[in-house]
Amino acid sequence: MDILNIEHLSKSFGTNNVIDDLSFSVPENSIFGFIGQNGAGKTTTMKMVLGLLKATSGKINVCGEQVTYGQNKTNKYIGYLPDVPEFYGYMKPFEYLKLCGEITGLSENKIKSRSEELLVLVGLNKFNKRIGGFSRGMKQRLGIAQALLNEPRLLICDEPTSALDPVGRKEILDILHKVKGKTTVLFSTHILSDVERICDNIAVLHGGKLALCGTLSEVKSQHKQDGLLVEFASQVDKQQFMTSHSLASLMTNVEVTNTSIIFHTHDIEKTEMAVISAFTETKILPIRLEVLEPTLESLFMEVVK
Ligand SMILES: Nc1ncnc2c1ncn2[C@@H]1O[C@H](COP(=O)(O)OP(=O)(O)OP(=O)(O)O)[C@@H](O)[C@H]1O
Repeated sequence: MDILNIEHLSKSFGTNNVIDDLSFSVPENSIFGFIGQNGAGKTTTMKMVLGLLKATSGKINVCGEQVTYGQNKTNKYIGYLPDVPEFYGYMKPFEYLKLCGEITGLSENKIKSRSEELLVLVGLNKFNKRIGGFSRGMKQRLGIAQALLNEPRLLICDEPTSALDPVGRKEILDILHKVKGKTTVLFSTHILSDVERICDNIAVLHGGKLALCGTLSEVKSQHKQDGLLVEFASQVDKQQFMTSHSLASLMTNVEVTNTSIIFHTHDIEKTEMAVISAFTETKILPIRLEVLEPTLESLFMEVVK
């Protein structure tokens, strides 16, 4: 079952067409990476899912119920962590979760048990200090605990790792990975290594349109573009190798460094044959020859160029 379904969604701010006929679904129990450069429209899309922004056209369903702008009936299924979560700095983590639980109408017992469980999950159970003294990473972790308080079926996090150092990012990714199975996770990001670490499904937003969508492995195999790395002992060897006629048709999509060349290709066998002919023709042999698997980063660069 799909927990979130977006169909032909468009949003304009005046004449600025930010989201243009966007359609995709988020399968239940997945960790879904919503990827896009700054300004791609990720936050705008999430706000429409939360009913906080009015779509120009299109339809959004959460757990099978249609989202209506200005109404919050579908938000009972959603936990939301905004990109910059706000807290009362004078409160301690448990006090803050208690307040949030009271506002959502949870019973006293439920608030206590759930808060204790969540503070363990986010690693803040032994940190009984005021939130005002928290690092950014700790605030993000507390934000995740707050978003999970109501046991949502869908957790939406807006760039949860963007402002964090590698340790803080890993802590957040580990938490998101742990909640998988209990809650579907949708998080927006432009950090592709984070996506490769924990996501099973992705959507790439570019120019307001969906540029890539599917499981990570599907997307990689459908848009497969391998690289053939050829490294030489010296720059002179590399230059001479590059004069080979056998390489003529390959030179349109290459990355050249001091002593190496990467040929980007959709036909790795043809490229290998041409490169081997070039070795024979120039009588220059490499010190390294390696087929590089496509990364999400290389796919992303291909779709946004
Ligand atoms: N309320 C608004 N009024 C006018 N334009 C807006 C408004 N909100 C967003 N935009 C514009 O919509 C575009 C998409 O913004 P959005 O914040 O959704 O992008 P994003 O992908 O979340 O980017 P970032 O990673 O920088 O947060 C931007 O060009 C932004 O200037």
